[in-house]
Amino acid sequence: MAWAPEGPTAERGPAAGGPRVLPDARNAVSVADLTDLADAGALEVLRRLGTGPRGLTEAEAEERLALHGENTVPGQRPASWPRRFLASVRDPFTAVLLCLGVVSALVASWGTACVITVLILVSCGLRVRAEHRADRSAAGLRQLVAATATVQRRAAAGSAPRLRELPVALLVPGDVIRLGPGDVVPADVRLLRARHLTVHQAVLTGESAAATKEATQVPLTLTGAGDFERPHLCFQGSSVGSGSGTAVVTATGPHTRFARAHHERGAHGGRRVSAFDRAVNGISWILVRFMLLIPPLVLAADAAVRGRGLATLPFAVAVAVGLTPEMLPVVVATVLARRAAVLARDHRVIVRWLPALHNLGAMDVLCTDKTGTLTLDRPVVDACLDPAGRPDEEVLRWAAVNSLWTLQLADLPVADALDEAILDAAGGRPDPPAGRSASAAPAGGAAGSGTVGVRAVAAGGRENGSWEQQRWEIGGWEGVAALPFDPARRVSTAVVRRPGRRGRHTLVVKGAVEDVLDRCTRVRVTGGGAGESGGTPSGGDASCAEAGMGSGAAAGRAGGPGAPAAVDGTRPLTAAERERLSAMAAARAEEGLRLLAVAVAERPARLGGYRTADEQGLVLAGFVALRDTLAPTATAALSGLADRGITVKVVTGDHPGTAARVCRDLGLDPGEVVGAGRIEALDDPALAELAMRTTVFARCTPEHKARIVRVLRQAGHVTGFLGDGVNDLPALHAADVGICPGDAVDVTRDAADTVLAGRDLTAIGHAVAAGRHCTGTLGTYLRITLSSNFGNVIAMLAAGLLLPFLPMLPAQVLLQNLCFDAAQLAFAADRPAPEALRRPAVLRPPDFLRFVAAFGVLNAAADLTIFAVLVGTVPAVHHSGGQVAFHAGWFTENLITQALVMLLLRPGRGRSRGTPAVIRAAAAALAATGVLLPLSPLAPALGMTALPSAYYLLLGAVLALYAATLHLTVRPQVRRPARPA
Ligand SMILES: Nc1ncnc2c1ncn2[C@@H]1O[C@H](COP(=O)(O)OP(=O)(O)OP(=O)(O)O)[C@@H](O)[C@H]1O
Repeated sequence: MAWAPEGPTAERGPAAGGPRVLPDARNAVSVADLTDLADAGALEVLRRLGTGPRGLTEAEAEERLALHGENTVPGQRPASWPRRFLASVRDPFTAVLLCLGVVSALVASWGTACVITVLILVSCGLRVRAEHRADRSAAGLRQLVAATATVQRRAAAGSAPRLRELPVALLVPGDVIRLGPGDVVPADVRLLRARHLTVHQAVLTGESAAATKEATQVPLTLTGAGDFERPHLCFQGSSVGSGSGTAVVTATGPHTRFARAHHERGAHGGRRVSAFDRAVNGISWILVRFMLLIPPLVLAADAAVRGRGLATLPFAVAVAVGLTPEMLPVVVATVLARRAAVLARDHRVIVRWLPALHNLGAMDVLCTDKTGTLTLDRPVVDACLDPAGRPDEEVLRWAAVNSLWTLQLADLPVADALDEAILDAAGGRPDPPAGRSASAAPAGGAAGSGTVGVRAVAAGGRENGSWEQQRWEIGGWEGVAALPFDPARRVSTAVVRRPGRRGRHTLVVKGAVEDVLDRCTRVRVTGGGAGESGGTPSGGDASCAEAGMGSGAAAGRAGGPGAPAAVDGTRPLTAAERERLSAMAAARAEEGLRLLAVAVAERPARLGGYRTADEQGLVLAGFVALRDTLAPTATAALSGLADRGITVKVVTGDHPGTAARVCRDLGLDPGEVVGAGRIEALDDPALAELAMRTTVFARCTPEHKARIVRVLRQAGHVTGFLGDGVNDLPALHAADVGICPGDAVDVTRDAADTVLAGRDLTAIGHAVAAGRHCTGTLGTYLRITLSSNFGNVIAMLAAGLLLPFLPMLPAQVLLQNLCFDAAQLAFAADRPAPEALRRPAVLRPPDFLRFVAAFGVLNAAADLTIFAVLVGTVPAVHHSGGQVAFHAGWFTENLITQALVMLLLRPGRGRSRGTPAVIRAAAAALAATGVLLPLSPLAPALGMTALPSAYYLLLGAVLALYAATLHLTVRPQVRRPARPA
């Protein structure tokens, strides 16, 4: 250990303390100094960074912040406008438009080339603006749930260090920070002190196994080892799996490894794709192929039928362009940003990655952990039992010894809720009033009957997030070492010794019943039960009673004020006894209690560190039962999700009995609970099949949780995961959409796409509805645009072949396309049908394209009827004057049919589904443009003219027929609720 902090006090406070000072070069460390610190010893690093073990003063930190800038990853800053513009041009449709524009320019069709350029500029400009706004709102939302770091700073040079929770952006080189389970490493750091610290560096190395880190003073020279393998260095972006550490920040902002890797990969490297994006990509590539096919097809057909040559190319290009849904990215960005803002404002749900809304909308299975999500994770000790099942305070005493010393020695910034509850119960609260409720009163008299050997001298640490201030005194015990809890091992161990009693160490282990029993060979005997007095947990040279466990004399020596029960000794843990104990634990679990087993062992004192392999040959001391409270909104949330067609699965590390009981209490039928053993025995397809039939998985390790999510996804389910702890991290990463409560640990919040800022679980239902809303709206936009465009393309291809002249000039085709696109922007404000919100919203390319094709044919039929009407009503259609009128007529008809389609192909009915005013206005404006443009002074420039009034009468009749046909044939399909996913 390099140093011991001088008892820093903790506070959570605003980002900046004291007045802002200008940078002073004397105190500031330059970036160049930070580059070669990897191999320096801890003291050398501190010296070169101009800091010390007590951390920087606030003034020094201010200066450094001004010098080095904020600790943010450059690639995660909003992209510049030109960069965004270039990115939008890379979109497949835009790329095809560009190609078609170049082709038009090559054949000197300048009009077409100009209109295509305008189209590209308008759609990219609008897209950039919409995406900029969406990113800004997403960044604002992310800020609301941004991670903080525990930093040690001093008010002035002579003051004592204080622990502060600061936004990670304000960290500077030289800051001394604390790391604990669930923390994201906020910058590149050099460890000064570490206790059983493991970090996950997958984000940097791709390696999923946790790496052990140690504060080696003189770094080991690992030949060939990269920096990531050096035990004394931790890097920004990695996450703390277990243990704790104190470290000095060596690099921030653009100088961290993470920032550099991010830069090398490019801002969009490794970007995730949502379910909606996948579907749209599928549709897009079919359309792009179609677009590329149209010009050669038109040219070939025209050459064969009409004998025309390259002169038709601009028209062919315009027809191909007409197929493009240019405004899709604009509408997507606007819809997502708008919904995310509404969710944040009305339901306190923060969507950190906007496309996650699509996944929320498509989600049909939600896996959730139990503790901290369905329950509040504020357990209280309910009972303490000896192995015979009798109330026994002594067990609480040992559990508290374990909790206290694992917290103290592992230097955890925040206590685990179970440890907190145990320390609370053992902390000497006043006797409870008679008749208090079972949940508050420990059945064994454990919590309320005075101290049981653990005494709180000064409380207050828990409120400000640190146990540093909390000075607990354990009657006579001193901590030697700790192996903190980890969710794969499911136990925690404190090694303690009694002052003055040299040569002996006592291991105190607590954890999940099965896991502790697996490590026990003997059982403690209390209250006159027959036992082999002096039975030893290991080595046969010391007994439990000798260790102080339960013997009145021992407790007296220890100075603990409790009144321990008598212990007669220990006896071997037979198979029958193990079964009895497991059944006893299961019975308690079925009451909804969380049960921890507590065991001890005496060992000869040793100098070297303790390892998990030492957690063997223990004596079972008894059980501590804790009662957790159900989250008040959990029942409503679960039934709301079921109503929305989402299957909920509980995937927990807890006991099967506890999990099943919690489900029953929440109105969820647990069915047969599947345990870890069965999960491990099955291959992926079998597990997927079982997972679909199972509601509750218990005793899951973090990897089991992730595997269940993965197999469900592989089986075709859009799977979400709701979790709050470090043990949920792999599953959150594996899920299509990760959700966590606002008070989840940093690393979980960082991994989740959606954060429930409040504790209201029913907000998940609102988030799902918002996702379905987005997908529904965008599906409507796509269906209308593509159907209409496809119909026009067929009609134009047919007319092109049937007529001796072009049915529309290329510029007119493109102008019509531009008008339709502009009107379609109104869909960003659409409301989907209520029935679309009841089922997972999934865009299925085959269904979608089938609809587009069928409707396209109907639309083309209407166009061709008008074409016949025009041939009949426009005089001298075979002369140029007649052709101008023909073009105008078809332009008018096209825009009016598109306006009709905007209104009639929207799903839903009834008053509540009235078309939003903005869509009605856009449709009306589109129709008006179609009618008025040929009558306006612009008409000659656009190659159009006014039409005979007879045409308008016939047009009205054809459109009425078209609307009626749409109403009767296509609209029922549109109204039909989506098939369940
Ligand atoms: N601090 C701790 N010390 C010792 N044992 C613990 C501690 N915390 C949890 N356990 C034991 O390990 C088991 C698994 O814990 P884990 O944190 O993986 O899941 P959980 O909190 O029970 O449930 P969930 O997965 O729903 O969050 C717990 O059921 C409990 O028996």
